[in-house]
Amino acid sequence: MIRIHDVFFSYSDFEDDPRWALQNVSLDIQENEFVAFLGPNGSGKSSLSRLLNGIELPQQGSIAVDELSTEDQASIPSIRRKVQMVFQNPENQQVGFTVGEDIAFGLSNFSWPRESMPSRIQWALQTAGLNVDVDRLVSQLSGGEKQKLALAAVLAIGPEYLILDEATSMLDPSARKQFVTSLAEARRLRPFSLIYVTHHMEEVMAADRWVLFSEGRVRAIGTPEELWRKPELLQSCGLELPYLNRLALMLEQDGVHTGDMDAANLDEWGRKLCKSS
Ligand SMILES: Nc1ncnc2c1ncn2[C@@H]1O[C@H](COP(=O)(O)OP(=O)(O)OP(=O)(O)O)[C@@H](O)[C@H]1O
Repeated sequence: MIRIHDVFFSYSDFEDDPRWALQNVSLDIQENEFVAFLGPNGSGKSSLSRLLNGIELPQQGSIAVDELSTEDQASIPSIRRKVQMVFQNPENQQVGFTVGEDIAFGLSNFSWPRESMPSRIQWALQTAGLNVDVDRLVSQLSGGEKQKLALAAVLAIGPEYLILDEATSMLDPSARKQFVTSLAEARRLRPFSLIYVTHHMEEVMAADRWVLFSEGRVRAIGTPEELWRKPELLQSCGLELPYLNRLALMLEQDGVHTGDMDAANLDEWGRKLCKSS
């Protein structure tokens, strides 16, 4: 479990006048849980993500990953092994010349047995939905393909907690859907906690919980089913409901029963909504 307790964090050094990027944040992330961080630009989602594997440290409060404090320098290698991140800009994370070398680099860092690396690399590429040869030059990949490579590289390592910070920003809508499906499949094969930072609510309808951020504070925590029917709250957190959910709310206002959202099968739910109308 990741335990975030009463965290205050500021990028500024001015002790008398800190501009808090995060204030008063408390949250537990359970093993194998799928948690979505949602909120407008500058609301603190990325800052909290960076605190979770000790890239930054809180000025007040504490963060512990499976009881290991991020403030204990000796625990940082173990925390980094457990908590892997994929950022919005994949180029910051890519170190190999070829696709195969890039994934192998992370595996070597974590002492993966050399003889089983090729099959692991193939598995990771397939799971991340990146259909390219291992000898392909990283510099020749498109932005979306680089994002998939970044995902493949962290999946290969086998994280216990995976943080994706707007990691689908360069993907087209169908690749984005495929990415979400690939992740669900990877978690089915080998469960891990997923912390998914996004502005796209439709990508996280299947999350166990949403955490809504606004101005560095956690405004609400709940299941998607509990929170998506609160348009004023979502709007105040800079979020726009997906079309299907807006349609469902309009139908409900007209007295039509739309049933519970089926996050695992949104298309089917959409068909039911259309029939209800
Ligand atoms: N490197 C930095 N130095 C100084 N201030 C920063 C830095 N990074 C972020 N901030 C500030 O911290 C606050 C929280 O930013 P953060 O990046 O965590 O928000 P976010 O919710 O992830 O936004 P976005 O959706 O745009 O990525 C903002 O006020 C931002 O200006």
